[in-house]
Amino acid sequence: MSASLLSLHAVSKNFGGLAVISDVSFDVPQGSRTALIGPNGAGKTTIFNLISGVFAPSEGEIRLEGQTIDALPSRSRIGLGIARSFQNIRLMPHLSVVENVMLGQQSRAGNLAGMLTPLSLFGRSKYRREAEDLLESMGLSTYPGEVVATLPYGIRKKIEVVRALVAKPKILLLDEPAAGLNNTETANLRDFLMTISQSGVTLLVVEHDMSLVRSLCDHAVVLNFGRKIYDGSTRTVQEDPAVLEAYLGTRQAEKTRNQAEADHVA
Ligand SMILES: Nc1ncnc2c1ncn2[C@@H]1O[C@H](COP(=O)(O)OP(=O)(O)OP(=O)(O)O)[C@@H](O)[C@H]1O
Repeated sequence: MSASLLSLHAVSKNFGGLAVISDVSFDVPQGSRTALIGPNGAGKTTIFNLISGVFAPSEGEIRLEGQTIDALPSRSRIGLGIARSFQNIRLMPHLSVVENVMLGQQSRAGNLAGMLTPLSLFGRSKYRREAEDLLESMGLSTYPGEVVATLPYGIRKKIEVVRALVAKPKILLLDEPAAGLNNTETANLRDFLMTISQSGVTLLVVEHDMSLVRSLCDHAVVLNFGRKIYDGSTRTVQEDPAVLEAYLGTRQAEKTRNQAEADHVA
């Protein structure tokens, strides 16, 4: 496996007396498409919040390219190459596609005013050109001037991802990118994410749709009740006894295993 881009070392997070993440360690290999999965409440979003700097770990350490990032604010982490796109689309519906993508440039422009001033003074600023070029390179050039609210949900999801890409991330954290999409839109999004991966961006994806996880991701980390229960290939994740038990409960997991063995014998 290739070198680790991002790594968690014995990370724990407590809220009050409640241990939400307990002693979790894993590597996200450079160039990988890693899935972070687990039942509801397992701690996936909390891990994203720890990586992106919303919270600090109670214990342990998070490293990007070997450097500890725990003391850095979110903005500095974006500058270092960690970008995030959220489960619920947080686009500005009444702005155009290009303007929404330009909002993702804030971290590089210094502040919002610094980015919007050249926009209003010169119309087609450097930031606008970059946003347009990025949209075109991602196959979304027919949408730049359109108001986001008028676009299909599947397209809006892609624009959300493109907005995260303007920061030129090394790693992109995607929180349930396929939520609310139909099968065709999900397949389309998968190809889109694959293109982003092939451009050299490492992906860390929280996703409940296991067929998307299997077809997109090469590596999976599974959490249950804030603990890591699996770390390996996506090919074998759904056969793992601990994973089956976490998702289905012990009795159902046994039944599924027995059925799989019976099918194997037959
Ligand atoms: N700020 C907080 N304060 C207290 N408890 C929290 C906080 N954030 C999350 N939790 C708790 O931590 C646990 C893990 O939540 P988290 O949202 O990380 O899970 P998840 O795996 O992302 O779940 P889902 O798949 O439902 O989105 C839950 O029990 C949740 O209630």
